[in-house]
Amino acid sequence: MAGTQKDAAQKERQVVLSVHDLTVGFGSTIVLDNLNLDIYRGEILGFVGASGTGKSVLMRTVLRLLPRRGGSIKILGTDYDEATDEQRVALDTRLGVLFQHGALFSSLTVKENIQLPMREYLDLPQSLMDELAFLKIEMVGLAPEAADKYPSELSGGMIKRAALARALALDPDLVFLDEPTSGLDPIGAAEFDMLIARLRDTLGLTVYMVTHDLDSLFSVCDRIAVLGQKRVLVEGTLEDMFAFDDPWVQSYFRGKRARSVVTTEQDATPTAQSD
Ligand SMILES: Nc1ncnc2c1ncn2[C@@H]1O[C@H](COP(=O)(O)OP(=O)(O)OP(=O)(O)O)[C@@H](O)[C@H]1O
Repeated sequence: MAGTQKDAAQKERQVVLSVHDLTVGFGSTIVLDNLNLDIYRGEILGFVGASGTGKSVLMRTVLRLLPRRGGSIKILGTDYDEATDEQRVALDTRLGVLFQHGALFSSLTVKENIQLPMREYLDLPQSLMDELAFLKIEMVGLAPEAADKYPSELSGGMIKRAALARALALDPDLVFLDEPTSGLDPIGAAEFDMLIARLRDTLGLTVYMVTHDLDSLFSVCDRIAVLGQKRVLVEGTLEDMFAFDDPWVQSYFRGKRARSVVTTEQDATPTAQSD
Protein backbone atom coordinates (compact mmCIF):
# COMPACT_ATOMS: atom_id res chain seq x y z
CA MET A 1 0.00 0.00 0.00
CA ALA A 2 1.34 3.47 -0.85
CA GLY A 3 2.50 5.56 2.13
CA THR A 4 -0.32 8.12 2.10
CA GLN A 5 -3.04 5.46 1.62
CA LYS A 6 -1.55 3.49 4.48
CA ASP A 7 -1.46 6.56 6.73
CA ALA A 8 -5.11 7.36 5.93
CA ALA A 9 -6.19 3.76 6.62
CA GLN A 10 -4.43 3.79 9.98
CA LYS A 11 -6.03 7.10 10.98
CA GLU A 12 -9.48 5.52 10.47
CA ARG A 13 -8.71 2.83 13.01
CA GLN A 14 -9.24 3.39 16.70
CA VAL A 15 -6.07 3.80 18.69
CA VAL A 16 -6.29 1.65 21.81
CA LEU A 17 -2.89 2.51 23.25
CA SER A 18 -0.93 5.62 22.43
CA VAL A 19 2.54 6.19 23.86
CA HIS A 20 3.97 9.62 23.16
CA ASP A 21 7.55 10.81 23.75
CA LEU A 22 8.06 8.29 26.54
CA THR A 23 11.33 8.49 28.47
CA VAL A 24 12.28 5.92 31.11
CA GLY A 25 15.58 5.50 32.93
CA PHE A 26 17.31 4.04 35.96
CA GLY A 27 19.89 6.24 37.67
CA SER A 28 22.08 7.73 34.97
CA THR A 29 20.95 5.17 32.35
CA ILE A 30 18.22 6.09 29.89
CA VAL A 31 16.49 2.95 28.57
CA LEU A 32 13.71 4.54 26.48
CA ASP A 33 14.16 7.99 25.00
CA ASN A 34 11.18 9.87 23.55
CA LEU A 35 9.57 6.67 22.32
CA ASN A 36 6.33 6.82 20.29
CA LEU A 37 3.95 3.96 19.58
CA ASP A 38 0.28 3.51 18.64
CA ILE A 39 -1.65 0.26 18.80
CA TYR A 40 -4.90 -0.11 16.87
CA ARG A 41 -8.07 -1.91 17.88
CA GLY A 42 -8.22 -5.55 16.88
CA GLU A 43 -4.61 -5.94 15.81
CA ILE A 44 -1.92 -8.27 17.06
CA LEU A 45 1.23 -6.22 17.38
CA GLY A 46 4.46 -8.19 17.72
CA PHE A 47 7.12 -6.33 19.63
CA VAL A 48 10.72 -7.39 19.09
CA GLY A 49 14.20 -6.12 19.83
CA ALA A 50 17.59 -7.35 20.96
CA SER A 51 17.90 -8.56 24.53
CA GLY A 52 18.11 -5.69 27.01
CA THR A 53 16.69 -3.02 24.68
CA GLY A 54 13.76 -2.32 27.01
CA LYS A 55 10.79 -4.36 25.78
CA SER A 56 9.80 -5.40 29.29
CA VAL A 57 10.54 -1.91 30.64
CA LEU A 58 8.14 -0.43 28.08
CA MET A 59 5.42 -2.92 28.92
CA ARG A 60 5.86 -2.42 32.66
CA THR A 61 5.84 1.36 32.25
CA VAL A 62 2.60 1.27 30.27
CA LEU A 63 1.15 -0.87 33.06
CA ARG A 64 2.32 1.74 35.61
CA LEU A 65 4.61 -0.74 37.33
CA LEU A 66 7.61 1.49 36.56
CA PRO A 67 7.83 5.29 36.75
CA ARG A 68 8.58 7.38 33.68
CA ARG A 69 10.62 10.53 33.37
CA GLY A 70 8.59 12.06 30.59
CA GLY A 71 5.93 11.52 27.97
CA SER A 72 2.32 10.47 28.02
CA ILE A 73 0.37 7.23 27.86
CA LYS A 74 -3.21 7.14 26.65
CA ILE A 75 -5.39 4.07 26.97
CA LEU A 76 -8.61 4.15 24.95
CA GLY A 77 -8.21 7.90 24.54
CA THR A 78 -7.76 8.69 28.24
CA ASP A 79 -4.45 10.08 29.47
CA TYR A 80 -3.37 8.39 32.69
CA ASP A 81 -1.94 11.65 34.06
CA GLU A 82 -5.20 13.49 33.55
CA ALA A 83 -7.46 10.70 34.81
CA THR A 84 -9.11 10.67 38.21
CA ASP A 85 -8.39 7.76 40.55
CA GLU A 86 -11.73 6.26 39.57
CA GLN A 87 -10.94 6.54 35.85
CA ARG A 88 -7.52 4.95 36.40
CA VAL A 89 -9.07 1.96 38.11
CA ALA A 90 -11.58 1.70 35.25
CA LEU A 91 -8.72 1.84 32.73
CA ASP A 92 -6.81 -0.86 34.60
CA THR A 93 -9.76 -3.20 34.15
CA ARG A 94 -9.54 -2.70 30.37
CA LEU A 95 -6.04 -4.26 30.37
CA GLY A 96 -5.05 -7.89 30.79
CA VAL A 97 -1.51 -9.12 31.29
CA LEU A 98 0.23 -12.43 30.78
CA PHE A 99 3.67 -12.11 32.36
CA GLN A 100 6.62 -14.16 31.18
CA HIS A 101 6.53 -17.69 32.70
CA GLY A 102 2.82 -17.30 33.52
CA ALA A 103 3.36 -15.89 37.02
CA LEU A 104 0.44 -17.73 38.59
CA PHE A 105 0.22 -17.84 42.37
CA SER A 106 1.45 -21.30 43.32
CA SER A 107 -0.70 -21.53 46.47
CA LEU A 108 -3.92 -20.90 44.53
CA THR A 109 -5.78 -23.21 42.16
CA VAL A 110 -6.33 -22.22 38.53
CA LYS A 111 -9.87 -21.12 39.35
CA GLU A 112 -8.70 -19.03 42.30
CA ASN A 113 -5.96 -17.45 40.18
CA ILE A 114 -8.52 -16.47 37.54
CA GLN A 115 -10.81 -15.05 40.21
CA LEU A 116 -8.12 -12.83 41.74
CA PRO A 117 -8.71 -9.85 39.41
CA MET A 118 -12.46 -10.31 39.84
CA ARG A 119 -12.07 -10.10 43.63
CA GLU A 120 -9.86 -7.04 43.30
CA TYR A 121 -12.04 -5.05 40.92
CA LEU A 122 -15.58 -6.46 41.02
CA ASP A 123 -18.08 -7.24 43.71
CA LEU A 124 -19.66 -10.47 42.52
CA PRO A 125 -21.20 -13.43 44.33
CA GLN A 126 -18.98 -16.55 44.47
CA SER A 127 -21.37 -18.56 42.27
CA LEU A 128 -21.10 -16.02 39.46
CA MET A 129 -17.29 -15.84 39.80
CA ASP A 130 -17.21 -19.64 39.53
CA GLU A 131 -19.30 -19.53 36.37
CA LEU A 132 -17.08 -16.85 34.87
CA ALA A 133 -13.89 -18.75 35.78
CA PHE A 134 -15.20 -21.88 34.03
CA LEU A 135 -16.08 -19.79 30.98
CA LYS A 136 -12.52 -18.42 30.79
CA ILE A 137 -11.08 -21.90 31.30
CA GLU A 138 -13.11 -23.17 28.37
CA MET A 139 -12.19 -20.13 26.29
CA VAL A 140 -8.47 -20.91 26.52
CA GLY A 141 -8.96 -24.58 25.70
CA LEU A 142 -8.40 -26.11 29.14
CA ALA A 143 -10.53 -28.96 30.46
CA PRO A 144 -12.93 -28.07 33.32
CA GLU A 145 -10.91 -30.38 35.63
CA ALA A 146 -8.01 -27.91 35.39
CA ALA A 147 -10.01 -25.49 37.55
CA ASP A 148 -9.08 -27.15 40.83
CA LYS A 149 -5.47 -27.93 39.98
CA TYR A 150 -2.50 -26.04 41.40
CA PRO A 151 0.14 -24.59 39.02
CA SER A 152 2.63 -27.32 40.06
CA GLU A 153 0.21 -29.91 38.66
CA LEU A 154 0.10 -28.28 35.20
CA SER A 155 2.31 -28.63 32.11
CA GLY A 156 4.07 -25.55 30.73
CA GLY A 157 1.42 -25.14 28.02
CA MET A 158 -1.40 -25.45 30.54
CA ILE A 159 0.23 -22.81 32.76
CA LYS A 160 0.32 -20.41 29.80
CA ARG A 161 -3.33 -21.07 29.08
CA ALA A 162 -4.32 -20.64 32.73
CA ALA A 163 -2.37 -17.38 32.86
CA LEU A 164 -4.13 -16.25 29.69
CA ALA A 165 -7.48 -17.11 31.29
CA ARG A 166 -6.52 -14.90 34.22
CA ALA A 167 -5.50 -12.10 31.84
CA LEU A 168 -8.99 -12.37 30.29
CA ALA A 169 -10.78 -12.41 33.66
CA LEU A 170 -12.17 -8.88 33.36
CA ASP A 171 -12.93 -9.01 29.61
CA PRO A 172 -10.15 -6.57 28.70
CA ASP A 173 -9.86 -4.62 25.45
CA LEU A 174 -6.08 -4.87 25.33
CA VAL A 175 -3.92 -7.79 26.46
CA PHE A 176 -0.17 -7.67 26.98
CA LEU A 177 1.63 -10.94 26.42
CA ASP A 178 5.28 -11.13 27.47
CA GLU A 179 6.93 -13.91 25.46
CA PRO A 180 3.83 -16.12 25.58
CA THR A 181 5.35 -19.01 23.62
CA SER A 182 8.74 -19.14 25.35
CA GLY A 183 9.38 -22.56 26.84
CA LEU A 184 6.72 -24.27 24.71
CA ASP A 185 7.58 -26.90 22.11
CA PRO A 186 6.92 -25.84 18.48
CA ILE A 187 3.53 -27.57 18.32
CA GLY A 188 2.42 -26.12 21.67
CA ALA A 189 3.66 -22.69 20.57
CA ALA A 190 1.77 -22.88 17.25
CA GLU A 191 -1.41 -23.93 19.09
CA PHE A 192 -1.01 -21.03 21.49
CA ASP A 193 -0.56 -18.61 18.58
CA MET A 194 -3.74 -19.94 16.98
CA LEU A 195 -5.59 -19.53 20.28
CA ILE A 196 -4.52 -15.89 20.48
CA ALA A 197 -5.61 -15.26 16.90
CA ARG A 198 -8.97 -16.93 17.59
CA LEU A 199 -9.55 -14.85 20.72
CA ARG A 200 -8.69 -11.72 18.80
CA ASP A 201 -11.26 -12.68 16.15
CA THR A 202 -14.03 -13.73 18.53
CA LEU A 203 -13.57 -11.19 21.33
CA GLY A 204 -12.23 -8.30 19.25
CA LEU A 205 -9.15 -8.20 21.45
CA THR A 206 -6.18 -6.00 20.76
CA VAL A 207 -2.92 -7.82 21.49
CA TYR A 208 0.50 -6.44 22.36
CA MET A 209 2.89 -9.35 22.19
CA VAL A 210 6.55 -9.16 23.18
CA THR A 211 8.18 -12.10 21.47
CA HIS A 212 11.40 -13.59 20.17
CA ASP A 213 9.42 -16.24 18.34
CA LEU A 214 9.75 -15.82 14.58
CA ASP A 215 6.94 -18.30 13.98
CA SER A 216 4.55 -16.08 15.97
CA LEU A 217 5.69 -12.97 14.14
CA PHE A 218 5.26 -14.60 10.75
CA SER A 219 2.01 -16.41 11.42
CA VAL A 220 -0.24 -14.28 13.66
CA CYS A 221 1.10 -10.74 13.99
CA ASP A 222 -0.61 -8.08 11.86
CA ARG A 223 2.08 -5.56 12.53
CA ILE A 224 5.56 -5.62 14.01
CA ALA A 225 7.43 -2.97 15.97
CA VAL A 226 11.17 -3.17 16.57
CA LEU A 227 12.73 -1.59 19.64
CA GLY A 228 16.28 -0.33 19.20
CA GLN A 229 18.35 2.72 20.00
CA LYS A 230 15.95 3.50 22.88
CA ARG A 231 12.94 3.98 20.59
CA VAL A 232 10.73 2.24 18.05
CA LEU A 233 13.18 1.84 15.23
CA VAL A 234 10.67 0.64 12.65
CA GLU A 235 7.05 -0.51 12.68
CA GLY A 236 4.91 -2.06 9.99
CA THR A 237 4.42 -5.26 8.07
CA LEU A 238 6.95 -7.99 7.45
CA GLU A 239 7.69 -6.37 4.09
CA ASP A 240 8.54 -3.15 5.93
CA MET A 241 10.95 -5.14 8.12
CA PHE A 242 12.61 -6.75 5.12
CA ALA A 243 13.05 -3.33 3.51
CA PHE A 244 14.41 -1.56 6.58
CA ASP A 245 18.09 -0.79 6.39
CA ASP A 246 19.45 -1.64 9.83
CA PRO A 247 21.96 -4.41 10.62
CA TRP A 248 20.01 -5.91 13.54
CA VAL A 249 16.66 -5.80 11.70
CA GLN A 250 18.24 -7.30 8.59
CA SER A 251 19.93 -10.14 10.42
CA TYR A 252 16.82 -10.84 12.50
CA PHE A 253 14.33 -10.92 9.64
CA ARG A 254 16.60 -12.15 6.88
CA GLY A 255 18.89 -14.42 8.89
CA LYS A 256 19.13 -18.18 8.59
CA ARG A 257 16.44 -18.86 11.22
CA ALA A 258 14.00 -16.42 9.62
CA ARG A 259 14.57 -17.95 6.17
CA SER A 260 13.78 -21.41 7.49
CA VAL A 261 10.54 -20.14 9.06
CA VAL A 262 9.52 -18.41 5.82
CA THR A 263 10.21 -21.59 3.85
CA THR A 264 8.19 -23.72 6.27
CA GLU A 265 5.26 -21.27 6.23
CA GLN A 266 5.28 -21.22 2.42
CA ASP A 267 5.36 -25.02 2.31
CA ALA A 268 2.34 -25.11 4.63
CA THR A 269 0.34 -22.64 2.49
CA PRO A 270 -2.01 -24.46 0.09
CA THR A 271 -1.26 -23.48 -3.48
CA ALA A 272 -4.01 -22.69 -6.00
CA GLN A 273 -5.09 -25.59 -8.17
CA SER A 274 -4.39 -25.08 -11.84
CA ASP A 275 -6.99 -26.36 -14.32
N1 LIG B 1 14.23 -2.16 37.79
C1 LIG B 1 15.33 -1.91 37.07
N2 LIG B 1 16.37 -1.22 37.60
C2 LIG B 1 17.47 -0.94 36.87
N3 LIG B 1 17.63 -1.31 35.59
C3 LIG B 1 16.64 -2.01 35.01
C4 LIG B 1 15.44 -2.34 35.72
N4 LIG B 1 14.62 -3.03 34.87
C5 LIG B 1 15.29 -3.12 33.71
N5 LIG B 1 16.49 -2.51 33.78
C6 LIG B 1 17.46 -2.39 32.68
O1 LIG B 1 16.78 -1.88 31.55
C7 LIG B 1 17.29 -2.47 30.35
C8 LIG B 1 16.14 -3.07 29.54
O2 LIG B 1 15.66 -4.22 30.23
P1 LIG B 1 14.42 -5.08 29.71
O3 LIG B 1 14.21 -6.17 30.71
O4 LIG B 1 13.28 -4.19 29.41
O5 LIG B 1 14.99 -5.67 28.35
P2 LIG B 1 14.24 -6.61 27.30
O6 LIG B 1 14.29 -5.92 25.99
O7 LIG B 1 12.90 -6.99 27.81
O8 LIG B 1 15.22 -7.87 27.30
P3 LIG B 1 14.96 -9.45 27.10
O9 LIG B 1 14.59 -9.63 25.65
O10 LIG B 1 16.27 -10.05 27.41
O11 LIG B 1 13.87 -9.86 28.05
C9 LIG B 1 18.34 -3.47 30.78
O12 LIG B 1 19.61 -2.88 30.64
C10 LIG B 1 18.02 -3.74 32.23
O13 LIG B 1 19.19 -4.07 32.95
